[in-house]
Amino acid sequence: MSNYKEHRIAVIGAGVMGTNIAATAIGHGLPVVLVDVDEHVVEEARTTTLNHVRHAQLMGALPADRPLGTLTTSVSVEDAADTTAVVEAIVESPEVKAKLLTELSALVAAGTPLISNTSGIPIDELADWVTRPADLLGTHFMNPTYLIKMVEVIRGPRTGDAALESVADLLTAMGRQPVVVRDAPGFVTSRLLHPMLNDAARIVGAGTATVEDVDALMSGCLGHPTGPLRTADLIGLDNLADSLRVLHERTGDERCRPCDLLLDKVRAGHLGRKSGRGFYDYGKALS
Ligand SMILES: NC(=O)c1ccc[n+]([C@@H]2O[C@H](COP(=O)([O-])OP(=O)(O)OC[C@H]3O[C@@H](n4cnc5c(N)ncnc54)[C@H](O)[C@@H]3O)[C@@H](O)[C@H]2O)c1
Repeated sequence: MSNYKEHRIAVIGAGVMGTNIAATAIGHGLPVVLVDVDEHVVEEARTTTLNHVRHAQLMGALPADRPLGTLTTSVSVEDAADTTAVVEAIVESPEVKAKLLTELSALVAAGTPLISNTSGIPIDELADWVTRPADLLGTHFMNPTYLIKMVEVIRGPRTGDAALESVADLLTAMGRQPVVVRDAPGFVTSRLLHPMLNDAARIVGAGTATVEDVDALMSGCLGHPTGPLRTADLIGLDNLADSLRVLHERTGDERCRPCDLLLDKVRAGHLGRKSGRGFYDYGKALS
């Protein structure tokens, strides 16, 4: 049985997913060090994370019998050194992730799992950048992390049993339910979801239907919980475009080439909920 008191994690990247993952961990009693390179992001990160915790509490998604874990925010990756696992949740760029993982690999003790929250970069590609590939694996936490219990866990060909077991124990301590899959671009969930979101945007761009009608049809006829374009806004349109590029470059699947409407929105700074406007207008930036 997992003991939450044995875990102390660092989360690198305090954007949409970093704050979600941190909130889920502290909500289950685990101490978290949350790091970002951007000072402004770090300043906001505590409030955003605690807002997620409050939302999770209101939804009854946290255990009532555990005190909240402590939250430490920092601009220095060095503060991840003394932790039992490190979750990387920075931008979906293979180059930027490779640089960070090399740095982390030199920083943490051997046997400390290095976890990438990539949406689709194969774990074995990232494993080339760490000194101990056996310690590296992927966890594809969903958004909002504290409400979606299931987590796709990606075992790379070089991931070791010890890292896998240790991360399964960590996820259980965080109240999550792991499902382990093999390594591939986009794994299971992004490989299925992201081309569909891109197609939804393409349909709007072609003038076939409005944003609202695409979402209404996908939700009313096909049971999608929010509609694909609301989901795209929740993910962040910059992150969606980056993830699609990763998929397109590695699979050659033309459905994964980011469509013009999506790229136009990213260029205009309309990134979805996090910027206050994407396919929908939210009036202000929402976490
Ligand atoms: N947004 C989603 O719904 C979602 C869901 C599952 C997985 N993911 C994946 O999670 C990861 C994070 O996505 P996000 O949506 O939170 O992105 P985001 O753009 O909201 O946040 C990324 C953060 O990383 C920071 N950063 C960049 N380089 C850094 C570095 N070297 N060290 C520390 N911080 C750094 C940025 O300042 C930014 O605050 C990506 O790999 C993404 O594909 C996203």
